[in-house]
Amino acid sequence: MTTDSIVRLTSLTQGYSGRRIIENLDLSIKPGVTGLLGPNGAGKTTLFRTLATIAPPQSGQLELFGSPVTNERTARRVRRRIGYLPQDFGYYPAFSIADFVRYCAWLREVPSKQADSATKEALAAVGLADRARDRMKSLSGGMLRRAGIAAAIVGSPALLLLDEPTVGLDPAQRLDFRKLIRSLARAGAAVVLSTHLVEDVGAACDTVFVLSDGQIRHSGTPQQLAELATPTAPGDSPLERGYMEALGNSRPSQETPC
Ligand SMILES: Nc1ncnc2c1ncn2[C@@H]1O[C@H](COP(=O)(O)OP(=O)(O)OP(=O)(O)O)[C@@H](O)[C@H]1O
Repeated sequence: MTTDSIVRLTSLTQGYSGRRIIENLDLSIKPGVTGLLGPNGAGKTTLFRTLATIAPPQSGQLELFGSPVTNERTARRVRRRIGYLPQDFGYYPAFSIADFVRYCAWLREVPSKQADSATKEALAAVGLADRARDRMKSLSGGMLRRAGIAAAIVGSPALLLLDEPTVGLDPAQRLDFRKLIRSLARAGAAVVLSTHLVEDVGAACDTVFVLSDGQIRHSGTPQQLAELATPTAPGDSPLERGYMEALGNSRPSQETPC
């Protein structure tokens, strides 16, 4: 493995109850901002849960920070260095935002002497410093998402996994979010975000992977993705057209509604 890879997956197969969602996937992630694009059901969340060491690989190898993660003991050792914002995250409704973020700091084993300052820093980074005492149950969708981002970044994890972090953020907050992740990456973190918003990828990512049916269809810079665009590909920008081209110029597959 190259010395600066924070994540390395080799021949990953992952799925649920005998159904394979990801098969034989190789992936390497370095510090910087990496975007993960893909249609609904592509396997992005499944991949994130694997990287966050929540779902052990069905087969294949996961290496984080240069060490193989092979069992619960090795997973626990790396978890404190990982910040994870799931698409839907749980919280105690009666907690204040500060309680929630401090609790996540405790889960990540941020030393107790640093927990208060780390919490304040994380809340300030997402613009919630003056709402620290608001109850979680009282938050708007965008504020809840920002509280989740604060919980993911508290204690400055070296690997930050953000599953659709900009859902519900207004345009100004999305700009602030991009600035935030770029500054975390400049400080040495590997930030991985899954999103359906190609403009977030174009504006904030150094590298982009396009995932479809559990396979990487494209990896490179956003510029390289945009260069895949053909005049006939659907889309309103070169990046959207490049993305559609990477998917095989097809409409994303739809999950069957119930
Ligand atoms: N807990 C589960 N049990 C069974 N199947 C699951 C489970 N979670 C996800 N799946 C299935 O795995 C596939 C990939 O889902 P996943 O959530 O990883 O996709 P995604 O790319 O994150 O999608 P989206 O963009 O809609 O969030 C889907 O077909 C989904 O139905």
